[in-house]
Amino acid sequence: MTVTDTAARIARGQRPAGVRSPAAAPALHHVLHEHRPLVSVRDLQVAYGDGPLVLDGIDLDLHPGEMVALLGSSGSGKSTLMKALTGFAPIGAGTVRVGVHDLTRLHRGELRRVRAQVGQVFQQFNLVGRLSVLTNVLTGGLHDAGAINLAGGFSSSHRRRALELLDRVGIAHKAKDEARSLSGGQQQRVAIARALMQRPTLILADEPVASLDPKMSCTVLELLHGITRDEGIPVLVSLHVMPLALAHSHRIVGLRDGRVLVSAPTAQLSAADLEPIYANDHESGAGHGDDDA
Ligand SMILES: Nc1ncnc2c1ncn2[C@@H]1O[C@H](COP(=O)(O)OP(=O)(O)OP(=O)(O)O)[C@@H](O)[C@H]1O
Repeated sequence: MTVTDTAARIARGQRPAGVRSPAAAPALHHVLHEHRPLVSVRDLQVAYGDGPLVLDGIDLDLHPGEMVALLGSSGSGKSTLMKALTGFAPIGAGTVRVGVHDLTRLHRGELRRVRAQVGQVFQQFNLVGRLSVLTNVLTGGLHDAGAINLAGGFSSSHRRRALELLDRVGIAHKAKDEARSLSGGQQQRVAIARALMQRPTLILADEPVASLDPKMSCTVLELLHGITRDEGIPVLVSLHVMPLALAHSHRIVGLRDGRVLVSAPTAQLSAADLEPIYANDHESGAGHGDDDA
């Protein structure tokens, strides 16, 4: 069991393997130190221009080894919260700590370096369609200057890693194909491989399955879950379908009108507990997954 595994067990509220009684815990203080959340948001307020607050007093922690599902009606602030975690939202008050950095205090250059450590996955995949699948994955390592050799190509070690990642997401046989020739689910898996190419410390997935059929939605979420489990990388994933959140997360955070309404381990939640997130929401009709899950 690695330190990351151990931190993940602690994050899930489990006792680390080999620790039989609380008396043994002090010896693990270094591990507990690692148990500190990777992301810590406190009392976050965001407003666009002179508009109303779209996030109002948000607290959020993301620990190593946990996949957190973000639920909420359309306009509740999910994407804005994701943007705040990469310093792209107009933060009015509060703190957003990622690793040792408080994003609200960083200069642009420092912010760019933090962003390079955050792998992002979007609903529309954001691949370059006419480039090969392999090249799309390789672009995930572009922030690392060593990835490109003097001849203008990618180094062989980066190509090897990109192929390994494509293998991991089950799509290595498509490496030479144009990205635009792939199905939506395949493209999303390429996008995940590209995010992993960054060697991210955190993955943000903003509605990554909104364009996918139910079976492929599960495949993609299981893939993200496996990354959290095997490598300890925390994943924050926004979802519109409540059953998917209940099936594929360690914890659920529910937003309503820019505030946290629910925040609890998924194992302690039922669909009924999540209903208030969508109460009187006639616009999106989201959450239940009757039609789309
Ligand atoms: N760039 C912007 N300028 C002004 N208002 C914005 C901007 N981006 C988002 N908003 C507003 O902020 C609020 C929250 O939007 P946000 O996109 O974060 O919600 P969401 O929960 O992600 O919605 P959806 O599920 O529809 O994607 C909405 O009222 C939206 O209109």
